[in-house]
Amino acid sequence: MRALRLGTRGSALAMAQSGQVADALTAATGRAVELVEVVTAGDRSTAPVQRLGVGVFVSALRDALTAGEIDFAVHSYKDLPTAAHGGLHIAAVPRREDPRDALITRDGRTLAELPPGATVGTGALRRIAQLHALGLQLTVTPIRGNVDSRVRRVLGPDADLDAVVLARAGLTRLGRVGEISETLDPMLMLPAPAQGALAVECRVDDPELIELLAVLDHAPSRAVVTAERALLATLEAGCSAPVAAFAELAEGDDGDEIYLRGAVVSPDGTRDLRLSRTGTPADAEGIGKALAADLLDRGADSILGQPEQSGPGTQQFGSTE
Ligand SMILES: NCc1[nH]cc(CCC(=O)O)c1CC(=O)O
Repeated sequence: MRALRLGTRGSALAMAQSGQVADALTAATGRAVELVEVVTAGDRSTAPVQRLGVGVFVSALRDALTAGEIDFAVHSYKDLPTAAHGGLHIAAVPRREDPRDALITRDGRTLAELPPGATVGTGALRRIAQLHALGLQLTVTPIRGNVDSRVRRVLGPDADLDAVVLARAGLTRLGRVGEISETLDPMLMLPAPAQGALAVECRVDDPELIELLAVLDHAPSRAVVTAERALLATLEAGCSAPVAAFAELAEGDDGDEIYLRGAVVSPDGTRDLRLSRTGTPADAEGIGKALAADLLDRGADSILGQPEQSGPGTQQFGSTE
């Protein structure tokens, strides 16, 4: 049988997560998987991610998939636009990595130990907003680039920042957890919806592959991610302000229970709305929608503001990261 073609971006993180999924699929099914590199507009551009929209990292992979140049693709789930993509199907959500954000500092200091005026780099509006909301007089500096270049801003020979905030999952996948100074408590820094999760996507008209990829699916991870993404989809309505969401699965008295927390924070951190809801995993989507409605009732839309006048390609996915 021919090898399955797994399309991937060429970044170290994308190669690592695609390689891990390829190995897991081969181990579970015996099928050979070949990695096919796809260059995306996001990899070529140096513009701020907020301007481009995170979808730039995804669309080239989806185009290659639709065109039949590759058989399936692995995405960081949080980078996927919330709108469904016609003709494509998320065949598996593998077991999620730790969804929390991580702080890397030059001298191992924690967030609470950073002095007033310390410089903290991050690209995501969601993280910028929550850092400001802590009221620690941190100087938050927008940065972008791949994981390695962001870590070098703190630990490299030409370091120019005191700290950076990154997803813990990315560092884990790159074998760099040892560089983390503090894993941030979601009480302080609620992660992005679906952070730490992967989406394994193929064509709807490829039922054999859909069936094969199902071995990689981890139902509890899919349930929590579904709740978080439903919250985001309901809130986003074209705006580009920070939305954070984190769902956990816990054992309740009457079976499993999802506990979903959501936050909407103004970019300067002065308005910080946090609410939570619980429900059953079977109703993951309903919990997300209901929590979004609660947040809107409490004024989330005035924090989120008007939809930005955005350039081509940013409308559908100008959301959180
Ligand atoms: N924003 C970019 C991005 N997209 C996915 C990850 C890795 C973590 C994940 O898989 O959720 C990262 C890096 C980061 O946020 O530090």
